[in-house]
Amino acid sequence: MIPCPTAITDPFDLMDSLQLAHGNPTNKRTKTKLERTLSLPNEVDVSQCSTNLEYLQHMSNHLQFYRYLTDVVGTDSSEKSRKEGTVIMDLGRNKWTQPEKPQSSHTMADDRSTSKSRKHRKKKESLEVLCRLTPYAGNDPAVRLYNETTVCTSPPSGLLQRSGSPYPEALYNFGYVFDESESQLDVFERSTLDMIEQMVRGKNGLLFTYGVTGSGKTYTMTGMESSRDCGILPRAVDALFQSLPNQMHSGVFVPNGRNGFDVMPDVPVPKREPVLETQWHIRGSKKINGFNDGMVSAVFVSYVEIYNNLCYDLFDETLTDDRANKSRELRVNGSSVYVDNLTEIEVQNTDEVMELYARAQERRKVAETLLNKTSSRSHSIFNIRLVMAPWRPNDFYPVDDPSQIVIGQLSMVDLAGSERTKRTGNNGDRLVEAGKINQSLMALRQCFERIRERDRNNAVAPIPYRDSKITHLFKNFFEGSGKIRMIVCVNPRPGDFEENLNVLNFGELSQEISTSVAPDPVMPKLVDATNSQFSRREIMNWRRRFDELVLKAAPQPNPLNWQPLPRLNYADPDIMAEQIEERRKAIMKHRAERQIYSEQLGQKRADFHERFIQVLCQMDLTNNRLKSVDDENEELRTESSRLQRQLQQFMRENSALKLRVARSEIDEEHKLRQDKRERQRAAEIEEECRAKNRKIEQMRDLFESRTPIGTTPATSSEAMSVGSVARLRTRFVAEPAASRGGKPPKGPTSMRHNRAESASRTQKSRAGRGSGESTEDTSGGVGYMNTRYGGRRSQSASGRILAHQSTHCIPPGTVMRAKIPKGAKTTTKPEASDLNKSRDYLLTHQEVDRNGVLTTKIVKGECIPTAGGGTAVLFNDVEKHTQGTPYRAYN
Ligand SMILES: Nc1ncnc2c1ncn2[C@@H]1O[C@H](COP(=O)(O)OP(=O)(O)OP(=O)(O)O)[C@@H](O)[C@H]1O
Repeated sequence: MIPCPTAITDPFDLMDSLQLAHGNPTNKRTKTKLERTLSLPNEVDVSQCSTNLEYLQHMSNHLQFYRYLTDVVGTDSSEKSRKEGTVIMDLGRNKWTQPEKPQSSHTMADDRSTSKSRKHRKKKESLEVLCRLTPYAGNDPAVRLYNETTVCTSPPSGLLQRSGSPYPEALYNFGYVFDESESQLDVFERSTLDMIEQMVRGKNGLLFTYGVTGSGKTYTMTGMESSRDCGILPRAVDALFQSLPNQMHSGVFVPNGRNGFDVMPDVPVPKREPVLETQWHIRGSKKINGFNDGMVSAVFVSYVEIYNNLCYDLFDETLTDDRANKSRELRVNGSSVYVDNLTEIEVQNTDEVMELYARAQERRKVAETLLNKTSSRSHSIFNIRLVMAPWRPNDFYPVDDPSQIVIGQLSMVDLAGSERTKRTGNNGDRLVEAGKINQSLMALRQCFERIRERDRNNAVAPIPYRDSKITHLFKNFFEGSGKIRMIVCVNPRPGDFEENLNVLNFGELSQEISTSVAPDPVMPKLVDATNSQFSRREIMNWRRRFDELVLKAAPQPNPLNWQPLPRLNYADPDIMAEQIEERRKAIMKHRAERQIYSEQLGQKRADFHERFIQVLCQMDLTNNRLKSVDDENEELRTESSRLQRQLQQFMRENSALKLRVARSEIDEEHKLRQDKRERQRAAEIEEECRAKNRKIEQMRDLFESRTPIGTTPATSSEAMSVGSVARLRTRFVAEPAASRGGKPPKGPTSMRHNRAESASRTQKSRAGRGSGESTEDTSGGVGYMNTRYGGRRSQSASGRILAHQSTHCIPPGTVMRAKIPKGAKTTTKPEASDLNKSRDYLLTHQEVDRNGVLTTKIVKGECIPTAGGGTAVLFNDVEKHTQGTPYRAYN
């Protein structure tokens, strides 16, 4: 956006007019004229101007408007009346706009009344603790991410507690847990960005890192130099500078030595305007919007070291390694504690801060230990103080009233790590340092413990803040003068496990501490008329650019060298006449020269106009481009952070899935092993069964005397058993035959079921069916019809027998043959009508095995008519004739 000058021939006026305020309500005439002019139809949409010529045309319209304004408000050259009216040209939007009304409307009186009522209901907030896990390359992390807010400890195998029992797995909860997938930017945004927002609103914040040595505290707080790896501190500074639109030149605000600031009256802007833009580019650096536009500000930094429980000023150029007599005392001013005589340096941009920081870092006590190559041997506190004050009416200069100054502070503390001497192997100075570090950390723990107790029991117990410099310095924070946040850093290596347990316990318990929420600072009353569409930063940049332009186009010294004419000699009229003639000639010459000079001047003015218009056009174009680039950037940034979040989510899900897969693989393996065992067991049982079956088969063979003809039992006991079983069988078979009046068989035979036996069984079965009693097959063979079919037996069927034989039936060479009754119909392909007409059915079936043994089976059945009009065959007997050689085994 470009401001409108009151007279375009004077670039300095143009610059001055940048600061003019619009809308003096008392000057009604001016206001009405302006408003009417603002609605003049001279607005052309810049985006539609395709050529430079169109731009020039468009801009000349605006220049006419300038002239008009010069008539309306700029004719009065007095400073006061010129400052009564301002018109703002928004070239980005190509509109003449009226500045908006000031946003801040609440007054000090309002604030006082609200602060009074606030006193009665002090809100409390808990100390927020975040946890960050250092990347660990090993396979046995002793601490790992459980979920977004929880870590889980896995004790290293073999590690025992003092009691002798192994450490249990445990979960620790925090506000948020960063794992290795989360970048420095993520950590900054989650842990610090809101604290900077608080700072620009005049509030205080304390952020500190806590953990075992080598757990990544310094990496988190400071990081590396690269844009990707830089830590919280440079990002915080960068975000702050990006968010300050009205930063003052240095020397306006000065520290007063009592932890406060004064305003120096009318400090001129230095000839060489400080460069506000920074070269230190942090990718993805954030800008905090909403800074109070009615305030001007200045940024001060200081850097304190607490080494062996003594405070040192790290910005003190004379600080050397031995630190003799260089320690600073802590002073108390009201409720705040500060380091006496601390160097506070006013800074203009991130580059400057990082330069100072790097130089001070060289003075900080850092040493190599077994656990960390660059181990911090001291606690360091980097303070950023933002000093703000409302500006004077129509002037970018703070009001000279210390009571209107608002200070926001952010302290970033990199605590030295706790360490166990037996692990670090420290001695000498390192040992003393370690002792002091552990002592001060213990003091911090004790203070927290006391505060927790006090909160729990609602008691007013003294807190030992003074036991250590670090707790004493931040006493006011613990008493509720600002937000406190702690980042617990944890290195998951197994060697740190026991120390990490202490850290995690302390971190988790610290969340129970609650401090009073700091009241909002009493904001000064802002001067309404000073509201501007432009920030001081923008104005400073334009001023510099116009300076360059004006220096180039600065008018040359007046080339007309007017020599004073000699005095007229009134005494002598002749001489006087000559003198008059000379004067006339000189005046004529001078007029001619003046004419030439005026023409030259006119030409230069025209040139200047043209260049000025070009510059405006260029600025307009650049502005538009910048705006669209800004928009694109913003979109990309939003998209990128969305993708980052998505990626993190995926990574978390991925690790959770990996865990689940690992667990199910273990389960699966377990099941497979169990399955294998069961299969083995089943195979064993099957084998046992088979052995038993073989035995049963042997027993059955013995029982049925299957000893082949011509073979003799191998042993006498076998012979005896064969004999006795054969006897038993003869008796068993003979008895029922005798009881039926039949003849007992003559002895063991290869034909297991002879025709007579089968006939008797058939008769018996029929008799049984006829009498309705159930009949049992004592020989265990098949051949008894199910009694259910008895009633359905075909009565109409004739007594014919249907003998069904295969086409290629081999005549059996057996002595005993199956007797097919006379009148039986022999067929190779029985028809349904054949079956219908038959009472019995005989099927002859032959098989020859590998040994050449021919078995002829005659399967017998009854033909039973079915309900559907067909015929079913109910098989009830089989006769088997086997013919083998004496040398081969046969069944
Ligand atoms: N998140 C991380 N990503 C990559 N490297 C890391 C990370 N955290 C720590 N490191 C590396 O681990 C090493 C030790 O870290 P650092 O010096 O920050 O530990 P520390 O906690 O400050 O130790 P001490 O208390 O001894 O000063 C450094 O080389 C650092 O670069």
